[in-house]
Amino acid sequence: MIRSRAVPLLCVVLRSACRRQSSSSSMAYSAKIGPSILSSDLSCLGSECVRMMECGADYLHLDVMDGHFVPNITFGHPMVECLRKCVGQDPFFDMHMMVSRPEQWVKAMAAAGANQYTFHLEATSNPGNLIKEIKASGMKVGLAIKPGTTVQELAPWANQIDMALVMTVEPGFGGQKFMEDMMPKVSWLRSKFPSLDIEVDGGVGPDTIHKCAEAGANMIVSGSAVISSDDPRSVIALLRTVVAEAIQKRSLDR
Ligand SMILES: O=C(CO)[C@@H](O)[C@H](O)COP(=O)(O)O
Ligand SMILES: [Fe+2]
Repeated sequence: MIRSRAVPLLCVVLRSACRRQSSSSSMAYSAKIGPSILSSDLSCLGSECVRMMECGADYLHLDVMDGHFVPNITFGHPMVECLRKCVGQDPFFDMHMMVSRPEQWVKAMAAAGANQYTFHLEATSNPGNLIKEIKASGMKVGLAIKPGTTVQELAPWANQIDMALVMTVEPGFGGQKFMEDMMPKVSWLRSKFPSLDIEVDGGVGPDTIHKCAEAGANMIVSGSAVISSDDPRSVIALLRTVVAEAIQKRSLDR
């Protein structure tokens, strides 16, 4: 009698364990925090990169602006080469390429030590070819969309890229206000592409991280909130905890 009741119970327990395992294995992504060094003292970029890694950053988000795609200028591959020499081989460089002709810099950025080349969908007429070129040069591929671009325009490329970047400000400047109305894009992407790395960038910090995490973002760029903090280590840890908890919750809900 006891045995016959215990068998179905055991089946239920095993089924739910299997479901948990399969859902966590299809959710290959994890919480990662990448400070944007745009808001730091640009005369000390090398030491700022080292400081961010020492404070627990998972990667570094480097904003390249050409004064044409966006109304601001930052730096190019010569600076990336210097930063790579300064920080060593380990830190992962996510290049946010806010440039009009992203095709032009692929080889130079790869040679300079970039790990991921994140270009804007709005900046190219041939995303498919550019994705192939980036992969051929040995870098991972990120694909970014500005606030005015729909996420459905990005979707056809989602299975060919490593990361989708949903901008939560108009690209060009650090320190802008987070656009919460971009969160439906993140939720939609997460529902259609459960294992894709999804990054948010712009106005993200302790006050806005919950919205990003709930929507399904797992790669978090944070500039001024981290750099201008007296305690960047705690801010990075807090951002990571909020995202990790949301990932855990999503995996249990499935
Ligand atoms: O790409 C950009 C701006 O165009 C960003 O990477 C910002 O630099 C992030 O800075 P905060 O908005 O977090 O201050
Ligand atoms: Fe950026």
